[in-house]
Amino acid sequence: MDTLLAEESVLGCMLLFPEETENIHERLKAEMFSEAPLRRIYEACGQLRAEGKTPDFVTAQSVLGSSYQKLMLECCETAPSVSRLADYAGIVLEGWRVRELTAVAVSAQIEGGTSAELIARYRAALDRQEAITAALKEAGIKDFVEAATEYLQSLYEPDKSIKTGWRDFDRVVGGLQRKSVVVIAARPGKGKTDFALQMATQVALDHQVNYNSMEMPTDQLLQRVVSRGTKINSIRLRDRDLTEEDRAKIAKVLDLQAKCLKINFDETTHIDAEVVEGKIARYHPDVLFIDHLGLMSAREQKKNQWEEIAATTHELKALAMKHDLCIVELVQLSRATDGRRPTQGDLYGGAAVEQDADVVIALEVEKFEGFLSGDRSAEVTASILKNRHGGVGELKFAWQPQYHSYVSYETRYES
Ligand SMILES: Nc1ncnc2c1ncn2[C@@H]1O[C@H](COP(=O)(O)OP(=O)(O)OP(=O)(O)O)[C@@H](O)[C@H]1O
Repeated sequence: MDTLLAEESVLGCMLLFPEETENIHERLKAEMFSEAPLRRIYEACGQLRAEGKTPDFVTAQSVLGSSYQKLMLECCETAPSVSRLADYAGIVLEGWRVRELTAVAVSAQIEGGTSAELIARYRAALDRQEAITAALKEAGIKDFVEAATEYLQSLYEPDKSIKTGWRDFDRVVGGLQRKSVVVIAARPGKGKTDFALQMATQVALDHQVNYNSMEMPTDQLLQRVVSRGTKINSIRLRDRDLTEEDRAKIAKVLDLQAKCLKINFDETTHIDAEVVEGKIARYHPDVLFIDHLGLMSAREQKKNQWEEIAATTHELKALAMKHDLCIVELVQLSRATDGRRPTQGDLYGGAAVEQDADVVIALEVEKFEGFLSGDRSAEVTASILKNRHGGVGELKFAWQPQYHSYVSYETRYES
């Protein structure tokens, strides 16, 4: 990418995604842009921010006047991706460095001088560059005093973790922590989606949730939510084997859920971290579910699926950190766990998934005879295999797959 395009892309990101680009003024200065009109747009956005306003396309144009409209549109039309903002900023910075040093070389050629004088000129230019970049705070780096002050302040704020409504789970795991990745693992068909979907709807009572299912359409997810809410066997919902009384009950439950739940279902297939970042920018979720990780793609093509999962989970962890949300990934467990307790080594995607996760929960269902119906349930052991901020151990749930419902009923854990 050439420098001019990178400069336009930075400005395009700023105009299109003002909330996601707040920190850009800590990385770049107006003089680093090669052309005066681009510098002016950058300055105008900075000026608006200093006044406490959000510098989007409309507000920036109100400061700059209509003569800038064409150039601003051009910047937006570079189709910038906000997830690559740091890359664009890096190219702009590098372009500015090269231009400055080229200017020293050109003036030395015109004015002449000894080699010692030429070196002194270069030294002065490099010192000037260093002074400017040192004054710009490197994004993400905090000194100890700053970090300690922020931490102390946070102790006076209420607990910001996101509670799932399962009391024992919240006590052991601490709910869903922001900036973290939670992995829910099980063998195929062993209740990951039921567990995650129930967690998602419970969390959505108080928080914004985005549920991405790459293997099930929204109506099938809703069928599960309705089945749990009405205690109507999902087979009857599937077959439309319903009485008038059932339909009235369903309408009532759906009406209540539509009023209370802050949740978007998304059935887009073939998503990668860039698409996920677009969803975060659009819906601002507190918790984002990926059902399931093996169906996502990495941004860049990888040699095999294993590497692809490793890259994807790493990118998702970076998104959770950057956007202050919790990402819940559903992951398959290997066939080797049939008949024995799963371990972290059984995660599909291996060590990379395990390393990037803050919490790993493996679900194991006891064997049961025939189809479950009526009030029957299967015992599920949710083994907390990894818990970065607390103890590990086991939680017990009663699972009713006929109603897609989990009830927490026993806790055994070691701290
Ligand atoms: N009405 C029903 N009565 C009994 N069991 C049911 C009913 N509907 C679905 N099931 C069972 O519930 C389970 C659903 O599991 P779920 O989809 O949550 O698992 P999963 O781990 O997400 O699977 P995958 O990884 O294949 O998506 C399946 O085993 C299915 O056979």
